[in-house]
Amino acid sequence: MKFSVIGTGYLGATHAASMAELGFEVLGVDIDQEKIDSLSRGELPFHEPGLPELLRKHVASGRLRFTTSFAEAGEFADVHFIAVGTPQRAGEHGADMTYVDASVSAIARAATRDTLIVGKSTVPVGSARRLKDLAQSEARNGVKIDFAWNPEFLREGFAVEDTLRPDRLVVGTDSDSAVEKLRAVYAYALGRETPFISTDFETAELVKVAANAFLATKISFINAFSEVTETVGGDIRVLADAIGYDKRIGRRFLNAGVGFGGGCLPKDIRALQARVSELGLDSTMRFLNEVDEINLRRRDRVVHIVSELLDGLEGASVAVLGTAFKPNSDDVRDSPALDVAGRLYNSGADVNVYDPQANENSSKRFPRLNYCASYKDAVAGADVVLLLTEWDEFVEMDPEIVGSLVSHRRIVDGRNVLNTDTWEDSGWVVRTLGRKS
Ligand SMILES: NC(=O)c1ccc[n+]([C@@H]2O[C@H](COP(=O)([O-])OP(=O)(O)OC[C@H]3O[C@@H](n4cnc5c(N)ncnc54)[C@H](O)[C@@H]3O)[C@@H](O)[C@H]2O)c1
Ligand SMILES: O=c1ccn([C@@H]2O[C@H](COP(=O)(O)OP(=O)(O)O[C@H]3O[C@H](CO)[C@@H](O)[C@H](O)[C@H]3O)[C@@H](O)[C@H]2O)c(=O)[nH]1
Repeated sequence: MKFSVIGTGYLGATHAASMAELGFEVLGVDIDQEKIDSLSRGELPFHEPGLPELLRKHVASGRLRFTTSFAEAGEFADVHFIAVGTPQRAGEHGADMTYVDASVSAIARAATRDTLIVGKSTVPVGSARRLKDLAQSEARNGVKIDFAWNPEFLREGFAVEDTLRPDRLVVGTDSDSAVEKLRAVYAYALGRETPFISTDFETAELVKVAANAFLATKISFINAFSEVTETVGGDIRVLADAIGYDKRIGRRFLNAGVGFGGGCLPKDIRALQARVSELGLDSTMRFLNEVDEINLRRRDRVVHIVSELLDGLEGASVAVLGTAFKPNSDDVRDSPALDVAGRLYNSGADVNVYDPQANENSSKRFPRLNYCASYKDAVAGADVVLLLTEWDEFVEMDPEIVGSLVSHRRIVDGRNVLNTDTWEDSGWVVRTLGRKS
Protein backbone atom coordinates (compact mmCIF):
# COMPACT_ATOMS: atom_id res chain seq x y z
CA MET A 1 0.00 0.00 0.00
CA LYS A 2 1.16 3.53 -0.83
CA PHE A 3 -0.20 6.52 1.05
CA SER A 4 -0.73 10.18 0.53
CA VAL A 5 -1.22 12.48 3.52
CA ILE A 6 -3.04 15.65 2.52
CA GLY A 7 -2.24 18.61 4.78
CA THR A 8 1.26 18.55 6.26
CA GLY A 9 0.87 20.61 9.43
CA TYR A 10 1.31 19.32 12.99
CA LEU A 11 -0.94 16.31 12.37
CA GLY A 12 -0.18 15.53 8.72
CA ALA A 13 3.62 15.84 8.86
CA THR A 14 3.67 13.60 11.94
CA HIS A 15 1.37 11.02 10.35
CA ALA A 16 3.34 11.01 7.10
CA ALA A 17 6.74 10.57 8.76
CA SER A 18 5.40 7.95 11.19
CA MET A 19 3.89 5.91 8.36
CA ALA A 20 7.24 6.07 6.55
CA GLU A 21 8.90 4.88 9.77
CA LEU A 22 6.59 1.86 9.64
CA GLY A 23 7.89 1.01 6.18
CA PHE A 24 5.24 2.52 3.90
CA GLU A 25 5.93 4.77 0.93
CA VAL A 26 4.32 8.11 1.65
CA LEU A 27 3.64 11.28 -0.32
CA GLY A 28 2.78 14.41 1.70
CA VAL A 29 0.57 16.96 -0.10
CA ASP A 30 -0.01 20.57 0.85
CA ILE A 31 -1.08 23.79 -0.87
CA ASP A 32 1.62 25.73 1.00
CA GLN A 33 4.62 25.70 -1.36
CA GLU A 34 7.01 27.02 1.29
CA LYS A 35 6.06 24.21 3.68
CA ILE A 36 6.47 21.60 0.95
CA ASP A 37 9.89 22.99 -0.02
CA SER A 38 11.04 22.90 3.59
CA LEU A 39 9.74 19.35 4.21
CA SER A 40 11.30 18.18 0.93
CA ARG A 41 14.68 19.37 2.21
CA GLY A 42 14.05 17.31 5.35
CA GLU A 43 13.51 20.46 7.44
CA LEU A 44 10.52 20.51 9.77
CA PRO A 45 8.90 23.97 9.77
CA PHE A 46 7.67 23.66 13.38
CA HIS A 47 8.89 22.22 16.68
CA GLU A 48 7.93 18.66 17.58
CA PRO A 49 10.30 16.44 19.57
CA GLY A 50 11.51 13.37 17.67
CA LEU A 51 9.93 14.37 14.36
CA PRO A 52 12.94 16.08 12.70
CA GLU A 53 14.92 12.83 12.97
CA LEU A 54 12.16 10.76 11.34
CA LEU A 55 11.66 13.34 8.61
CA ARG A 56 15.36 13.55 7.73
CA LYS A 57 15.77 9.78 7.77
CA HIS A 58 12.86 9.03 5.46
CA VAL A 59 13.34 11.96 3.08
CA ALA A 60 16.92 10.72 2.67
CA SER A 61 15.77 7.13 2.07
CA GLY A 62 13.24 8.32 -0.54
CA ARG A 63 10.38 6.63 1.30
CA LEU A 64 8.88 10.01 2.19
CA ARG A 65 8.32 12.70 -0.45
CA PHE A 66 6.30 15.91 -0.61
CA THR A 67 4.39 17.69 -3.36
CA THR A 68 1.77 20.33 -4.05
CA SER A 69 0.34 18.20 -6.88
CA PHE A 70 -2.92 16.35 -6.28
CA ALA A 71 -2.47 14.72 -9.70
CA GLU A 72 0.77 13.17 -8.49
CA ALA A 73 -0.94 11.96 -5.30
CA GLY A 74 -3.89 10.52 -7.26
CA GLU A 75 -1.47 8.59 -9.46
CA PHE A 76 0.81 7.45 -6.63
CA ALA A 77 -1.31 6.33 -3.66
CA ASP A 78 -4.02 3.78 -2.86
CA VAL A 79 -4.97 5.33 0.47
CA HIS A 80 -5.28 9.10 1.05
CA PHE A 81 -5.34 10.51 4.58
CA ILE A 82 -6.97 13.92 5.02
CA ALA A 83 -5.15 15.97 7.67
CA VAL A 84 -5.97 19.57 6.73
CA GLY A 85 -7.03 22.20 9.26
CA THR A 86 -10.56 22.76 10.61
CA PRO A 87 -10.11 26.10 12.40
CA GLN A 88 -12.83 28.10 14.09
CA ARG A 89 -14.75 30.16 11.51
CA ALA A 90 -14.01 33.86 11.81
CA GLY A 91 -16.53 35.53 14.13
CA GLU A 92 -18.39 32.27 14.78
CA HIS A 93 -18.01 29.13 16.87
CA GLY A 94 -18.44 26.52 14.13
CA ALA A 95 -15.62 24.74 12.32
CA ASP A 96 -14.43 26.01 8.96
CA MET A 97 -14.78 23.02 6.64
CA THR A 98 -13.48 24.81 3.54
CA TYR A 99 -10.11 23.07 3.59
CA VAL A 100 -11.53 19.59 4.18
CA ASP A 101 -14.10 19.99 1.41
CA ALA A 102 -11.49 21.32 -1.02
CA SER A 103 -8.95 18.59 -0.29
CA VAL A 104 -11.47 15.74 -0.45
CA SER A 105 -12.83 17.04 -3.78
CA ALA A 106 -9.34 17.50 -5.20
CA ILE A 107 -8.05 14.05 -4.30
CA ALA A 108 -11.27 12.30 -5.42
CA ARG A 109 -10.98 14.06 -8.80
CA ALA A 110 -7.32 13.12 -9.07
CA ALA A 111 -7.73 9.42 -8.15
CA THR A 112 -6.79 7.21 -11.10
CA ARG A 113 -8.05 3.93 -9.61
CA ASP A 114 -10.39 2.62 -6.91
CA THR A 115 -9.21 4.27 -3.75
CA LEU A 116 -9.71 4.72 -0.01
CA ILE A 117 -10.01 8.22 1.49
CA VAL A 118 -9.50 8.35 5.26
CA GLY A 119 -10.37 11.52 7.14
CA LYS A 120 -8.22 12.30 10.17
CA SER A 121 -9.07 15.96 10.77
CA THR A 122 -11.49 16.83 13.59
CA VAL A 123 -14.88 17.54 12.01
CA PRO A 124 -18.48 18.25 13.05
CA VAL A 125 -20.66 15.15 13.32
CA GLY A 126 -22.39 14.46 10.00
CA SER A 127 -19.44 15.60 7.90
CA ALA A 128 -18.12 12.18 6.90
CA ARG A 129 -21.35 11.02 5.26
CA ARG A 130 -21.57 14.29 3.33
CA LEU A 131 -17.91 14.10 2.30
CA LYS A 132 -18.27 10.51 1.18
CA ASP A 133 -21.01 11.56 -1.27
CA LEU A 134 -18.98 14.59 -2.32
CA ALA A 135 -15.93 12.40 -3.02
CA GLN A 136 -17.89 9.90 -5.11
CA SER A 137 -19.52 12.72 -7.10
CA GLU A 138 -16.07 14.17 -7.89
CA ALA A 139 -14.51 10.84 -8.95
CA ARG A 140 -13.78 10.45 -12.68
CA ASN A 141 -13.70 7.50 -15.12
CA GLY A 142 -15.74 5.13 -12.94
CA VAL A 143 -13.29 5.25 -10.03
CA LYS A 144 -14.90 3.87 -6.86
CA ILE A 145 -14.17 5.66 -3.60
CA ASP A 146 -14.23 3.92 -0.23
CA PHE A 147 -14.51 6.31 2.68
CA ALA A 148 -13.61 6.16 6.39
CA TRP A 149 -13.18 8.54 9.31
CA ASN A 150 -10.24 7.76 11.58
CA PRO A 151 -9.91 10.60 14.11
CA GLU A 152 -6.51 11.39 15.57
CA PHE A 153 -5.81 11.72 19.29
CA LEU A 154 -2.12 12.71 19.30
CA ARG A 155 -0.88 15.41 21.66
CA GLU A 156 1.58 18.02 20.47
CA GLY A 157 4.91 17.50 22.17
CA PHE A 158 4.30 13.71 22.10
CA ALA A 159 3.05 13.48 18.53
CA VAL A 160 5.38 10.76 17.27
CA GLU A 161 5.03 8.62 20.37
CA ASP A 162 1.22 8.94 20.28
CA THR A 163 1.12 8.05 16.58
CA LEU A 164 3.34 5.01 16.93
CA ARG A 165 1.81 3.92 20.26
CA PRO A 166 -1.81 5.10 20.24
CA ASP A 167 -4.15 4.39 23.20
CA ARG A 168 -6.80 3.28 20.74
CA LEU A 169 -7.70 3.36 17.05
CA VAL A 170 -11.15 4.42 15.95
CA VAL A 171 -12.49 3.86 12.45
CA GLY A 172 -15.92 4.99 11.28
CA THR A 173 -17.04 3.60 7.94
CA ASP A 174 -19.74 1.71 6.10
CA SER A 175 -17.20 -0.34 4.15
CA ASP A 176 -15.80 -3.72 5.24
CA SER A 177 -12.89 -3.38 2.86
CA ALA A 178 -11.97 -0.01 4.42
CA VAL A 179 -11.83 -1.70 7.83
CA GLU A 180 -9.62 -4.47 6.44
CA LYS A 181 -7.25 -1.97 4.81
CA LEU A 182 -6.98 0.13 7.96
CA ARG A 183 -6.33 -2.96 10.07
CA ALA A 184 -3.41 -3.65 7.73
CA VAL A 185 -2.19 -0.03 7.94
CA TYR A 186 -2.25 -0.15 11.74
CA ALA A 187 -1.03 -3.74 12.10
CA TYR A 188 2.01 -2.46 14.07
CA ALA A 189 -0.23 -1.15 16.84
CA LEU A 190 -2.77 -3.96 16.69
CA GLY A 191 0.11 -6.36 17.32
CA ARG A 192 0.42 -4.72 20.75
CA GLU A 193 -3.29 -5.27 21.40
CA THR A 194 -4.22 -1.62 20.91
CA PRO A 195 -8.04 -1.44 21.00
CA PHE A 196 -9.41 -1.10 17.46
CA ILE A 197 -12.92 0.33 17.43
CA SER A 198 -14.71 -0.15 14.15
CA THR A 199 -17.95 1.79 14.10
CA ASP A 200 -20.21 4.05 12.05
CA PHE A 201 -19.24 7.51 10.79
CA GLU A 202 -21.16 9.46 13.43
CA THR A 203 -19.73 7.59 16.41
CA ALA A 204 -16.18 8.01 15.11
CA GLU A 205 -16.65 11.75 14.61
CA LEU A 206 -18.24 12.12 18.05
CA VAL A 207 -15.58 10.07 19.86
CA LYS A 208 -13.01 12.67 18.90
CA VAL A 209 -14.92 15.72 20.08
CA ALA A 210 -16.23 13.91 23.16
CA ALA A 211 -12.65 13.14 24.23
CA ASN A 212 -11.57 16.77 23.83
CA ALA A 213 -14.73 18.09 25.52
CA PHE A 214 -14.08 15.77 28.46
CA LEU A 215 -10.45 16.89 28.78
CA ALA A 216 -11.42 20.57 28.58
CA THR A 217 -14.15 20.02 31.18
CA LYS A 218 -11.71 18.33 33.52
CA ILE A 219 -9.33 21.29 33.33
CA SER A 220 -12.09 23.85 33.85
CA PHE A 221 -13.48 21.75 36.71
CA ILE A 222 -10.25 22.08 38.67
CA ASN A 223 -9.88 25.72 37.65
CA ALA A 224 -13.37 26.45 38.99
CA PHE A 225 -12.20 25.03 42.32
CA SER A 226 -9.19 27.34 42.02
CA GLU A 227 -11.56 30.27 42.11
CA VAL A 228 -12.93 28.89 45.38
CA THR A 229 -9.58 28.19 47.03
CA GLU A 230 -8.26 31.59 45.97
CA THR A 231 -11.18 33.11 47.86
CA VAL A 232 -11.63 30.92 50.90
CA GLY A 233 -8.15 29.44 51.34
CA GLY A 234 -6.90 25.95 50.59
CA ASP A 235 -4.36 24.52 48.18
CA ILE A 236 -5.55 23.49 44.73
CA ARG A 237 -2.59 21.18 44.15
CA VAL A 238 -3.35 19.18 47.29
CA LEU A 239 -7.02 19.08 46.35
CA ALA A 240 -6.18 17.78 42.85
CA ASP A 241 -3.84 15.13 44.27
CA ALA A 242 -6.43 14.02 46.80
CA ILE A 243 -9.31 13.61 44.34
CA GLY A 244 -6.92 12.21 41.73
CA TYR A 245 -6.15 9.18 43.92
CA ASP A 246 -9.70 8.06 43.26
CA LYS A 247 -9.18 5.84 40.24
CA ARG A 248 -12.56 6.83 38.85
CA ILE A 249 -11.31 10.43 38.66
CA GLY A 250 -7.56 10.12 38.02
CA ARG A 251 -4.93 12.85 38.54
CA ARG A 252 -4.17 13.63 34.89
CA PHE A 253 -5.61 16.85 33.42
CA LEU A 254 -6.25 18.25 36.87
CA ASN A 255 -3.40 20.77 36.76
CA ALA A 256 -4.90 24.11 37.68
CA GLY A 257 -3.43 27.26 36.20
CA VAL A 258 -3.89 29.71 33.38
CA GLY A 259 -5.96 27.15 31.48
CA PHE A 260 -6.12 25.36 28.18
CA GLY A 261 -5.27 26.70 24.75
CA GLY A 262 -3.88 25.37 21.48
CA GLY A 263 -5.26 24.49 18.08
CA CYS A 264 -7.66 21.85 19.46
CA LEU A 265 -9.46 22.04 22.83
CA PRO A 266 -10.79 25.63 22.57
CA LYS A 267 -12.00 25.41 18.98
CA ASP A 268 -13.30 21.86 19.35
CA ILE A 269 -15.58 22.61 22.30
CA ARG A 270 -16.93 25.66 20.47
CA ALA A 271 -17.47 23.70 17.25
CA LEU A 272 -19.25 20.93 19.15
CA GLN A 273 -21.66 23.39 20.72
CA ALA A 274 -22.26 25.05 17.36
CA ARG A 275 -22.95 21.71 15.70
CA VAL A 276 -25.39 20.40 18.30
CA SER A 277 -27.21 23.73 18.19
CA GLU A 278 -27.53 23.37 14.43
CA LEU A 279 -29.08 19.97 15.13
CA GLY A 280 -31.72 21.65 17.30
CA LEU A 281 -30.14 20.52 20.60
CA ASP A 282 -29.53 24.05 21.84
CA SER A 283 -29.21 23.28 25.54
CA THR A 284 -27.46 19.90 25.31
CA MET A 285 -23.88 21.14 25.31
CA ARG A 286 -24.54 24.45 27.04
CA PHE A 287 -22.24 23.43 29.89
CA LEU A 288 -19.35 23.79 27.44
CA ASN A 289 -20.02 27.56 27.43
CA GLU A 290 -19.20 27.47 31.13
CA VAL A 291 -16.12 25.34 30.49
CA ASP A 292 -14.95 27.95 27.98
CA GLU A 293 -15.77 30.88 30.24
CA ILE A 294 -14.06 29.42 33.30
CA ASN A 295 -11.03 28.85 31.10
CA LEU A 296 -10.97 32.42 29.79
CA ARG A 297 -11.50 33.86 33.30
CA ARG A 298 -8.15 32.35 34.32
CA ARG A 299 -6.42 34.74 31.94
CA ASP A 300 -8.30 37.71 33.46
CA ARG A 301 -7.24 36.46 36.86
CA VAL A 302 -3.52 36.52 35.99
CA VAL A 303 -3.79 40.05 34.62
CA HIS A 304 -5.64 41.06 37.80
CA ILE A 305 -3.00 39.51 40.08
CA VAL A 306 -0.19 41.34 38.26
CA SER A 307 -2.06 44.64 38.38
CA GLU A 308 -2.74 44.15 42.09
CA LEU A 309 0.89 43.28 42.82
CA LEU A 310 2.19 46.35 40.99
CA ASP A 311 -0.59 48.74 41.90
CA GLY A 312 -1.37 49.30 38.20
CA LEU A 313 0.25 48.26 34.96
CA GLU A 314 1.15 51.52 33.23
CA GLY A 315 4.92 51.66 32.77
CA ALA A 316 5.52 48.45 34.75
CA SER A 317 8.30 46.14 33.63
CA VAL A 318 6.90 42.62 33.23
CA ALA A 319 8.73 39.43 32.22
CA VAL A 320 6.59 36.67 30.69
CA LEU A 321 8.25 33.25 30.61
CA GLY A 322 6.62 31.01 28.03
CA THR A 323 4.28 31.91 25.18
CA ALA A 324 3.57 28.47 23.67
CA PHE A 325 0.21 26.96 24.67
CA LYS A 326 2.10 24.15 26.38
CA PRO A 327 5.74 23.09 26.83
CA ASN A 328 7.63 21.18 24.11
CA SER A 329 5.71 22.96 21.38
CA ASP A 330 6.12 26.15 19.37
CA ASP A 331 2.36 26.38 18.82
CA VAL A 332 0.80 29.66 19.97
CA ARG A 333 -2.72 29.08 18.64
CA ASP A 334 -5.11 30.37 21.32
CA SER A 335 -2.24 30.37 23.81
CA PRO A 336 -3.25 31.59 27.27
CA ALA A 337 0.33 32.75 27.89
CA LEU A 338 0.58 34.89 24.76
CA ASP A 339 -2.90 36.27 25.35
CA VAL A 340 -1.92 37.38 28.87
CA ALA A 341 1.34 38.92 27.58
CA GLY A 342 -0.62 40.86 24.95
CA ARG A 343 -3.18 42.09 27.45
CA LEU A 344 -0.48 43.31 29.83
CA TYR A 345 1.12 45.19 26.94
CA ASN A 346 -2.23 46.69 25.94
CA SER A 347 -2.69 47.87 29.53
CA GLY A 348 0.52 49.90 29.35
CA ALA A 349 3.13 47.48 30.71
CA ASP A 350 6.55 47.09 29.15
CA VAL A 351 6.55 43.33 28.38
CA ASN A 352 9.66 41.19 27.90
CA VAL A 353 8.91 37.66 26.73
CA TYR A 354 10.94 34.54 26.22
CA ASP A 355 9.89 31.11 25.01
CA PRO A 356 12.47 28.41 24.17
CA GLN A 357 10.68 27.59 20.88
CA ALA A 358 7.77 29.93 20.29
CA ASN A 359 9.37 33.41 20.09
CA GLU A 360 9.13 33.44 16.29
CA ASN A 361 5.50 32.32 16.06
CA SER A 362 4.59 34.70 18.90
CA SER A 363 6.23 37.68 17.25
CA LYS A 364 4.19 37.06 14.07
CA ARG A 365 1.01 37.36 16.14
CA PHE A 366 2.16 39.99 18.61
CA PRO A 367 5.12 41.90 17.12
CA ARG A 368 5.20 44.66 19.74
CA LEU A 369 6.37 42.61 22.72
CA ASN A 370 10.11 42.62 23.51
CA TYR A 371 11.31 39.16 22.46
CA CYS A 372 14.38 38.04 24.41
CA ALA A 373 17.00 35.40 23.69
CA SER A 374 16.90 33.78 27.14
CA TYR A 375 14.89 33.86 30.33
CA LYS A 376 17.77 35.69 31.99
CA ASP A 377 17.48 38.49 29.42
CA ALA A 378 13.72 38.57 29.85
CA VAL A 379 13.75 38.95 33.64
CA ALA A 380 16.47 41.64 33.71
CA GLY A 381 15.07 44.65 35.58
CA ALA A 382 11.56 43.15 35.88
CA ASP A 383 9.09 44.38 38.48
CA VAL A 384 7.32 41.02 38.23
CA VAL A 385 8.01 37.67 36.55
CA LEU A 386 5.18 35.50 35.18
CA LEU A 387 5.68 31.79 34.54
CA LEU A 388 2.93 30.92 32.06
CA THR A 389 4.21 27.85 30.15
CA GLU A 390 5.90 25.19 32.25
CA TRP A 391 9.03 24.50 30.22
CA ASP A 392 11.59 22.52 32.28
CA GLU A 393 14.11 25.38 32.16
CA PHE A 394 11.62 27.65 33.96
CA VAL A 395 10.54 25.03 36.51
CA GLU A 396 14.22 24.45 37.33
CA MET A 397 15.18 28.14 37.70
CA ASP A 398 17.27 29.08 40.73
CA PRO A 399 15.42 31.78 42.71
CA GLU A 400 18.72 33.35 43.82
CA ILE A 401 20.05 33.68 40.26
CA VAL A 402 16.76 35.08 38.96
CA GLY A 403 16.55 37.29 42.05
CA SER A 404 19.91 38.85 41.24
CA LEU A 405 18.58 39.99 37.84
CA VAL A 406 15.14 41.44 38.61
CA SER A 407 14.20 44.81 40.10
CA HIS A 408 11.71 43.26 42.50
CA ARG A 409 11.40 39.66 43.67
CA ARG A 410 7.80 39.03 42.66
CA ILE A 411 6.67 36.01 40.67
CA VAL A 412 3.30 34.75 39.46
CA ASP A 413 3.30 30.97 38.97
CA GLY A 414 0.57 30.56 36.36
CA ARG A 415 1.03 26.80 36.15
CA ASN A 416 1.48 25.78 39.79
CA VAL A 417 4.87 24.22 39.14
CA LEU A 418 7.27 26.10 41.44
CA ASN A 419 8.25 25.09 44.93
CA THR A 420 6.70 28.09 46.64
CA ASP A 421 8.59 27.60 49.93
CA THR A 422 11.99 27.65 48.21
CA TRP A 423 11.14 30.85 46.38
CA GLU A 424 9.67 32.52 49.46
CA ASP A 425 12.76 31.54 51.45
CA SER A 426 14.76 33.54 48.87
CA GLY A 427 12.68 36.60 49.59
CA TRP A 428 10.27 36.30 46.69
CA VAL A 429 6.60 37.28 46.83
CA VAL A 430 4.96 34.30 45.12
CA ARG A 431 1.41 34.42 43.76
CA THR A 432 -0.22 31.32 42.32
CA LEU A 433 -3.52 30.42 40.76
CA GLY A 434 -5.42 28.28 43.23
CA ARG A 435 -4.13 29.55 46.56
CA LYS A 436 -5.29 32.53 48.57
CA SER A 437 -2.74 35.25 49.08
N1 LIG B 1 -2.37 19.51 16.04
C1 LIG B 1 -2.77 18.44 16.69
O1 LIG B 1 -2.18 18.06 17.70
C2 LIG B 1 -3.98 17.65 16.25
C3 LIG B 1 -4.26 16.42 16.86
C4 LIG B 1 -5.41 15.71 16.47
C5 LIG B 1 -6.25 16.24 15.52
N2 LIG B 1 -5.96 17.45 14.96
C6 LIG B 1 -6.85 17.95 13.90
O2 LIG B 1 -6.13 17.77 12.69
C7 LIG B 1 -6.45 18.81 11.76
C8 LIG B 1 -5.16 19.51 11.33
O3 LIG B 1 -4.61 20.16 12.44
P1 LIG B 1 -3.11 20.72 12.44
O4 LIG B 1 -2.86 21.18 13.82
O5 LIG B 1 -2.20 19.75 11.81
O6 LIG B 1 -3.31 22.00 11.48
P2 LIG B 1 -2.18 22.83 10.69
O7 LIG B 1 -2.76 24.16 10.46
O8 LIG B 1 -0.88 22.69 11.39
O9 LIG B 1 -2.02 22.06 9.30
C9 LIG B 1 -3.02 22.05 8.32
C10 LIG B 1 -2.33 21.99 6.95
O10 LIG B 1 -3.32 21.79 5.93
C11 LIG B 1 -2.89 22.50 4.78
N3 LIG B 1 -4.01 22.68 3.85
C12 LIG B 1 -5.05 23.53 3.93
N4 LIG B 1 -5.88 23.37 2.88
C13 LIG B 1 -5.34 22.38 2.12
C14 LIG B 1 -5.74 21.75 0.91
N5 LIG B 1 -6.87 22.09 0.28
N6 LIG B 1 -4.95 20.78 0.42
C15 LIG B 1 -3.81 20.41 1.04
N7 LIG B 1 -3.38 20.97 2.19
C16 LIG B 1 -4.15 21.94 2.73
C17 LIG B 1 -2.33 23.80 5.35
O11 LIG B 1 -1.52 24.47 4.41
C18 LIG B 1 -1.58 23.27 6.57
O12 LIG B 1 -0.24 22.97 6.26
C19 LIG B 1 -7.47 19.69 12.50
O13 LIG B 1 -8.75 19.25 12.18
C20 LIG B 1 -7.17 19.43 13.95
O14 LIG B 1 -8.28 19.70 14.78
C21 LIG B 1 -4.83 18.15 15.27
O1 LIG C 1 -4.04 19.46 33.59
C1 LIG C 1 -3.92 20.15 32.56
C2 LIG C 1 -3.62 19.61 31.29
C3 LIG C 1 -3.52 20.46 30.19
N1 LIG C 1 -3.72 21.79 30.35
C4 LIG C 1 -3.65 22.68 29.17
O2 LIG C 1 -4.51 22.16 28.17
C5 LIG C 1 -4.05 22.48 26.87
C6 LIG C 1 -4.06 21.27 25.97
O3 LIG C 1 -3.11 20.34 26.40
P1 LIG C 1 -2.96 18.91 25.68
O4 LIG C 1 -4.29 18.27 25.65
O5 LIG C 1 -1.86 18.20 26.33
O6 LIG C 1 -2.47 19.36 24.25
P2 LIG C 1 -2.97 19.16 22.74
O7 LIG C 1 -1.73 18.86 21.97
O8 LIG C 1 -3.81 20.33 22.37
O9 LIG C 1 -3.85 17.82 22.72
C7 LIG C 1 -5.28 17.82 22.80
O10 LIG C 1 -5.86 18.11 21.55
C8 LIG C 1 -5.45 17.22 20.48
C9 LIG C 1 -6.09 17.73 19.21
O11 LIG C 1 -7.44 17.41 19.11
C10 LIG C 1 -5.89 15.81 20.83
O12 LIG C 1 -5.51 14.94 19.78
C11 LIG C 1 -5.26 15.39 22.15
O13 LIG C 1 -5.70 14.08 22.50
C12 LIG C 1 -5.67 16.40 23.22
O14 LIG C 1 -5.03 16.08 24.47
C13 LIG C 1 -2.66 23.11 27.07
O15 LIG C 1 -2.80 24.52 26.97
C14 LIG C 1 -2.29 22.72 28.48
O16 LIG C 1 -1.44 23.65 29.11
C15 LIG C 1 -4.01 22.34 31.60
O17 LIG C 1 -4.19 23.55 31.73
N2 LIG C 1 -4.10 21.50 32.67
